[in-house]
Amino acid sequence: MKKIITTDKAPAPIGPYNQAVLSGNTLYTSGQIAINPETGKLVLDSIEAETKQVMLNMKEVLAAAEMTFENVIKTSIFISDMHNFSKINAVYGEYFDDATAPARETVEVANLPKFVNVEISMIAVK
Ligand SMILES: CC(=[NH2+])C(=O)[O-]
Repeated sequence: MKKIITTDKAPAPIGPYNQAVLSGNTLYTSGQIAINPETGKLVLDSIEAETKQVMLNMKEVLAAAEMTFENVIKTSIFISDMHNFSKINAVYGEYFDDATAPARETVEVANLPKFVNVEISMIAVK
């Protein structure tokens, strides 16, 4: 059984997908980009601000499934410029304890939706 997870505290999908899908105890989130759900506008002031908005959005998606970052076992980070790796890590790292941080990959890609600089998806388990 799959359960669709939605919340208006995170941006609405910008395509034919849901914010997250729960299958059993496992939550698969869609990639979040830095859309502020209150304004509907992209937060692109800096890579740090952009990454923070992505993580805030993800926090709300997890909360909609009654989870937190502590439930996350795997993340995928897609970035437009590997030169931003350290700055993204600095913000991302605020949300996880190093000792229990999820598995992860970080991949530079040619383009991302709405030409943002970072998109993150997660897998979490209850
Ligand atoms: C932003 C996003 N998750 C998508 O697939 O376009």
